Amino acid sequence: MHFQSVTFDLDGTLLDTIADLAEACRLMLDEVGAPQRTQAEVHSFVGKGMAVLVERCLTHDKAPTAEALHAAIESFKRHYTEVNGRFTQVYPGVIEGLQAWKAGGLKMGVVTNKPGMFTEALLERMGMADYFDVVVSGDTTAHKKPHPEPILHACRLFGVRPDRNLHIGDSENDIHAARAAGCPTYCVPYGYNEGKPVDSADCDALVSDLFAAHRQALTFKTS
Ligand SMILES: O=C(O)COP(=O)(O)O
Ligand SMILES: [Mg+2]
Repeated sequence: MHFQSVTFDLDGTLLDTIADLAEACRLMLDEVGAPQRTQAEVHSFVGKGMAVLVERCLTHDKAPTAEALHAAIESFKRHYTEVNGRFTQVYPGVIEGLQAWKAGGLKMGVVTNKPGMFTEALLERMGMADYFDVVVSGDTTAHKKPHPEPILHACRLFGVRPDRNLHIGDSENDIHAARAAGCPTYCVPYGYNEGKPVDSADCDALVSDLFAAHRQALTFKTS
């Protein structure tokens, strides 16, 4: 196996979190007295972290004021802390995939734009925390994906060169971050990509699930 470590995106790759995110948005919009959003709208708003999700929920003709956004973010934090994990589902192939990577002795990490206060609790609640050597959340480093810094941070903690780390995600934020970090990248087609399908041309492989990703990685060759 070419790879010495693998980093996974969280929302839309390991876990289907959309029902919890939509519920926290619903409670937040109700509390601040703003118009509701459908789950499909929330689905298209996820990807660039909590503040952008809340801002997109509030933006209709014009962007919210800084005060309104601040109050809405505080409300979202409170509600999401309560619902985080309640309706979340592990995608098919994830546990088999994680077991296969682990059996190969690779270092494993999560690199997510979700804030750390939610990431660690969710991984614990879903019984997945023990798989990961490193967790890099949206507020762990100064920049989030699509910036390369979170993936490079994980690689530094692993002690693995970025070209020997495989990043697997569901969105252009993952692809761009991995490319800029110098990591090969695979994509799953089933997650959230801010309202558009992922373009297989942009990643090294489009894989149906994380177990298929492991099989595909066994044959990875640098060109
Ligand atoms: O928090 C988000 O917006 C998306 O999180 P992700 O990076 O795990 O997909
Ligand atoms: Mg994602």
